[in-house]
Amino acid sequence: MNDPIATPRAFSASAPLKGRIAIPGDKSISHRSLMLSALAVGRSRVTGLLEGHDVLATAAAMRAMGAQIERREGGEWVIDGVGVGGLLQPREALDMGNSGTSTRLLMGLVASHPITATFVGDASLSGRPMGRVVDPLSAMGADISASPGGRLPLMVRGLAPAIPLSYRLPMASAQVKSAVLLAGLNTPGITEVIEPVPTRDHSERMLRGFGADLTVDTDSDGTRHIHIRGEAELKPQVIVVPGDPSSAAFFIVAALIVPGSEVTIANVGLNPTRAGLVAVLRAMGGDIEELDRRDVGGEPVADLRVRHSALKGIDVDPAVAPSMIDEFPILFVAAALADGQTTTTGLDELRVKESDRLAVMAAGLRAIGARVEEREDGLIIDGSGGDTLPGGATIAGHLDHRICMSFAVAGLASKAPVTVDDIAPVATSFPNFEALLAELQA
Ligand SMILES: O=C(O)C1=C[C@@H](OP(=O)(O)O)[C@@H](O)[C@H](O)C1
Ligand SMILES: C=C(OP(=O)(O)O)C(=O)O
Repeated sequence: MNDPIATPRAFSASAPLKGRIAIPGDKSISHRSLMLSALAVGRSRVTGLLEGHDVLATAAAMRAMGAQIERREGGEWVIDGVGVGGLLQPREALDMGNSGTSTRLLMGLVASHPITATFVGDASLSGRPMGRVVDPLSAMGADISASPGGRLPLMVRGLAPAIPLSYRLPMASAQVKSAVLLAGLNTPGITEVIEPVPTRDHSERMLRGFGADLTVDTDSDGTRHIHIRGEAELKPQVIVVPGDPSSAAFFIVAALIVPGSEVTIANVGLNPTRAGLVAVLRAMGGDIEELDRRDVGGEPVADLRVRHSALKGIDVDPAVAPSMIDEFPILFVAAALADGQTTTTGLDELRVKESDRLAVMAAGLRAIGARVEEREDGLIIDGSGGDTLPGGATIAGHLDHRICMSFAVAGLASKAPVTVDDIAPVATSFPNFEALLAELQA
C-alpha cells in the first residue's frame, strides 16, 4: 500500500498559521465503525469516516469476509452486516498495510469464527509484535501460526464455539483489549478483560452502542473489569465519527510553536482516554481554548482555539501516557522548542509502534539541532527556549506517519528546511495533512 517510490518533502520556517480547519475522522473510531457495522444485522450508515489507508485496509478485509461496504457520493459509507458469527472465509490473504489496529482487532474477530485467515502487511507492520494478541486468542481456542518472533505474516484458524476467557492485560494496550472483546462477541458466555491501566475506551462505548451486553466495573485502585456476553446480536447504527485528536495534535503544536499563529481546529474528539496531550501542553503554558463543547456520536467534542505560546519544559507524569500514546512524537517537537527541560518516562510501548518512536525521534531531533538524551523508557529534552532550531537535515520517516508529520511541523520552526525522506506514509492516517497546512499558511 505504500508507494514504492519515495516522495521526499521539505518543510521550512513558516509565516504565522492563521484560520480555521476541520481535521478528518478519528482513526480508532473509524476502524471500529466498519468492524461493528459489518457484524450487525442490517444496514449501518457512517459519516465522517477517516478515508486513510489504515481504515481502507479494514474496509477491504471486512468486504473479503462477506460484508457489503460502499462509499456513497458525498462521503457517506453504507454497510450491510453479516451478523455476529456470519463472517466468511476470505479467499486471499488480508493485506493490513501499515495498520496495527486493523491486524490485532481483526485477528480477534477471526479467532471466534469458523474461518481461517492469513494476515500480511508492509515492512513496518511485519516487524511489530503480535504475540500480545496470539496469547489470549490461543487461550480462547484459536490456532495461530505466526512468523518467528510472533510477527506477520501469520495465519489464524478460528474456533467456533470459542472458549470464554478472563484475561488480565500485561501491557496498556487498547488493541489487545479490543481483540479479546471482539473475540468474545461470538463466544458463548462471558469474556472478561481486566485492565489495570485505563486505555482508550472506544470499543466499550461502541459495543454498547450497537447493543452488546457489556459492563465495566472499576476497583478502588482504578483497575477495570470489562465483561462482554457473547453470541450477541448487534443492531445497525447511524454513526458520526468525530475528528481525530491524534491528527489535531500536529496542528495544535504547529500553532503553539510558530510565532504569531492563531488557529481554530473544529470538531476535535476529546474523550478523556485520548485527551492527555491537551492537558500536558497546557501545563507547559500552551494557550488552548475549548469552544462549544458538545457530544458527537457518544463522544465529547469541542473546537480548539490555539495561539502561539511561550512553552516551558515539564516532567510528564507517566500515568497520562496511555491517553496520549500516539502524541509523544509531536510532544517531543514542542519540548524541543520549550524553555527548560522536559522529561518523559514509562514510554516503553513507543518502541513497538510503526517505528521505534523513542530512537527515531531522538535521532531526528538531534539531526536538526535539538538537545536530546534517549533513555530506555523515555526522552529528556533541553528546549531551545523558543528560538528556531537549526534544521537543515533529511529525516528518515521509517514508514511511520507520525514521525513524518512531527518533523514536518518541526521544519516550520527551523532556520534551514527539514526534509522528510518520504511523505507517503502520512496517508495512512491523515491524507489531507499537507493541504490543511497550506490552508493555514495562505
Ligand atoms: O485501539 C486503537 O485504536 C489504538 C490503540 C493504540 O495502540 P496500542 O493498543 O498498541 O497501545 C494506538 O497506538 C493506536 O494508534 C490505536
Ligand atoms: C500506532 C498507531 O497505529 P497502529 O497501531 O494502528 O498502526 C498510530 O496511528 O500511531
